[in-house]
Formats: sequence, C-alpha cells, structure tokens
Amino acid sequence: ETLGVIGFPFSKGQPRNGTEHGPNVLREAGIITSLQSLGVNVIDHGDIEIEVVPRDEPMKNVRNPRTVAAANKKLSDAVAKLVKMNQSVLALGGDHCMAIGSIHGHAQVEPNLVVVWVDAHADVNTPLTSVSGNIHGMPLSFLLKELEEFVPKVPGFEWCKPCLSVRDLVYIGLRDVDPAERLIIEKFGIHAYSMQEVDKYGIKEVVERALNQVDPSGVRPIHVSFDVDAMDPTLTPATGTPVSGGLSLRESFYLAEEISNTGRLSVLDIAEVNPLLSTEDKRKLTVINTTDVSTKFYGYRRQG
Ligand SMILES: N[C@](CCCC[B-](O)(O)O)(CCN1CCCCC1)C(=O)O
Ligand SMILES: [Mn+2]
Ligand SMILES: [Mn+2]
Ligand SMILES: [Mn+2]
Repeated sequence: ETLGVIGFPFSKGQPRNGTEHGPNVLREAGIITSLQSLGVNVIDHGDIEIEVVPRDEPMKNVRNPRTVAAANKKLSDAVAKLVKMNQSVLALGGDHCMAIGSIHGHAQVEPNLVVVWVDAHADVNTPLTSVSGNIHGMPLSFLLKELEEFVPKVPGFEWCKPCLSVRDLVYIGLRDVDPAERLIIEKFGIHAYSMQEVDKYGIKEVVERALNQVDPSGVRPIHVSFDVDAMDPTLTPATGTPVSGGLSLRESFYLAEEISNTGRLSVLDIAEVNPLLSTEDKRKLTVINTTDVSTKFYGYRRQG
C-alpha cells in the first residue's frame, strides 16, 4: 500500500495569511518520516502549484473565487491521478477550501466514497448564506448534489460538478454552526455528531454510529476531511477559527485508530494549520499534535 502525500500551500479560502505554510511546517515537523517509521511506503509528491488569478474580483461576497477554483481544480486532478494509481492520499493544507478539490478528485475515481468531516464547523454555507464570504466555510456546498439548485454559478468553478450525497456525509466535532448551516443540516437530515453528542455518547459510540450510518455494510472507501480546529484549541492553537471545547488528544487518536482499523481510509485532508497565528511554541504544539493524530490514521497502535 502506497501513501501519496500532496501539499496544498493555500490560504485564499479565508482571510488570515499563513495556511500556505501548513504543508511545509508539517513536513519540517517530520510527518513524512513519522509515517515511514510505521512501515508505510510514503511518496511525497510535493506541492500543488498555486497561481493567483489576476483581477479576481469577489462574486457577490465570495472572496477570491477564481483563485480558489483554479487551485482546487489542480488538487482535484492530482488526487484523482494518485487514487487511480491505487495510492492512498494524504493532502496537507492549506485552508479547508481544499476539500473541494480533494473530495471532487477522489470521487472521480471512487464515486462510492463516504465523507467523515471532522471539524468544529459545518463548512456547508452556500455563497448566498455565507456571512463571511470565505470559501473555507462553504466547501461542502460545492460538493453536495442536493444543494446544487441553491448554489449560484461562481466564476472558475465550472469544472466542479457536485459528487456527494448528503446521506454519504457525517460530521464529528461540531460546536460552531451558523443558523443557515443548521437549517441545511436539518432540512437534508445530514448525520451530525457535535461535541454535545461526543460528551453524551462518548467517542467510541459516536465513531461507531457515524461509520454505521454512512457505510452500514462496511465496504465503501472513506474520505476524512480533518480540520485541526476540530481538536481543542489548547492542542492545536495555530489555526484560524479556534473554538473552545474541542476533541481531546485521546478522542482524536481513537477516532483515527477506528478509521484506520476499517482498512478503507482512502484520502485524508489535514486542513487549517496556520503557523503564523501563534507563538513558536504554540506552532510546535500544533504540528506535533497534528502529526501524532495523523500517525494513528495510518496504523500507529498505542497497544504496540
Ligand atoms: N461558519 C464560518 C466559519 C467557517 C470556518 C471554516 B473552517 O471550518 O474551515 O475553519 C463562521 C461564520 N461566522 C458567522 C457569525 C460571525 C462569526 C463568523 C464561516 O465563515 O462561514
Ligand atoms: Mn473549522
Ligand atoms: Mn473546516
Ligand atoms: Mn479553521
């Protein structure tokens, strides 16, 4: 089994510079060597070439639409190519708009995939419901078939055909959901385990129910889109939209181990590491904790 690593050095899905350094600070922290020491055959394919599209005027309130679209088209093609070559893919972000390209590309080859979205946020605003206009808060609206009729044409995204159904998506870690996102989750019955449910049922029960709801027969390829702000900000402070009361390190480990144990993890996004948003020691803490969770996704066993 080969694990292909792709860097997505990108920050234009949100306003805080720094997530473009995410891939490199994770590499510098030794994420590749940590994975190789598990016996995983890791190939680092380098970074997606990012182009800033000139005169990329906002569309209504959506910022940097053409630049976000162009970068994600490249990511989509790169992920599709690797999945087609039977590689597992680890996509290092970069802000969470990366999920547009990553999931789209994955779905071109594995249309039967399911998505586990680990995040403090629902990231399902449409361009019309978004208060911020930041595309990292909207990625799922570009991917969900059931939302297509509610999403206006955004310049540059002509390539992005919705490829995911709401029944194939499940959230874990929610604790900062906008009113419009709440409406969408209710209206379409999207499976969602907020931190309230994590507290109520415990992480074991939440992971079991989540996987059972999207893939009861346990056969479908899994795409995990992991926003590091799903973890408690005391663990991953170097991120753009921290929210208190997040997943503990051990809850994150357990979730990753159970996903790994399915043997069906196909693509993992690691999004929203922003080294510029904190002090040196908080940056170090963030990349170490992120790396430690990543190794559990790829077979690190705490039991030995
Ligand atoms: N829902 C938010 C946050 C999105 C976070 C993206 B992620 O998960 O990739 O980090 C927040 C909108 N919110 C509205 C009320 C005022 C504060 C911002 C948005 O901008 O849409
Ligand atoms: Mn988030
Ligand atoms: Mn997110
Ligand atoms: Mn964030």
